[in-house]
Amino acid sequence: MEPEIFINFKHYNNAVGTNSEKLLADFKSIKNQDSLYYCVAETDLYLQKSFPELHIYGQHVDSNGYGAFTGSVSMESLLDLGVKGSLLNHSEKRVDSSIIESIVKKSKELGFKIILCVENLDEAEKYSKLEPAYIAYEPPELIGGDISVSTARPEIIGQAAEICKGRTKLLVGAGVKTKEDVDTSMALGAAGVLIASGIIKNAKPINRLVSLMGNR
Ligand SMILES: O=C[C@H](O)COP(=O)(O)O
Repeated sequence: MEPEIFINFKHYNNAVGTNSEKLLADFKSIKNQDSLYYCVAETDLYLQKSFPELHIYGQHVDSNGYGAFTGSVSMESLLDLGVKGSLLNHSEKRVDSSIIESIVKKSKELGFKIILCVENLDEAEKYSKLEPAYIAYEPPELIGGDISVSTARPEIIGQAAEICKGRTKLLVGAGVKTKEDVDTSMALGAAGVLIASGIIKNAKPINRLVSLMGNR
């Protein structure tokens, strides 16, 4: 199975606004886009219209639809832009569990894909029962660091995969940088990875992404 690679642009200076557009233009040159997903800043989601061939996803959504909801990011508005999914409950943007439940329920009604981030196995157990499109397991202490989750906590990937089996697909993230990290995660039962700094903070993001994909 081909690994699904979700690249979180976060709010890095070189990945927001016109810089986000430049990165997407670079990434567009990769032929096989089937399993690549670009999670851009909310202000850049309109770029889905300029790059219809790319899977552009959000970094956060709210539970409300259209209406008097100042500052909201509704799934309805993203779908109207052509954006078909989003991260939710990232360690850097945590959400109350009652809100998570209502967003995941609604996402399934709308056909919108939620990548629900969790910080530990208890959360993986609790939230996988909601059957979001994906659970993304990331130990917070490894996020943005040099040691990958597949190096530091390989056993936990297998345990998370066991929890998600039959309910949802598992992504793993934190410190992912190499093809070996991706291969190890896949071998342990993940469907793919969630990666940010390993690509975005690299001097040549496209080269790093291509190398992460290997010959795929
Ligand atoms: O969303 C991505 C994760 O927080 C992982 O970040 P990182 O690849 O910089 O460790």
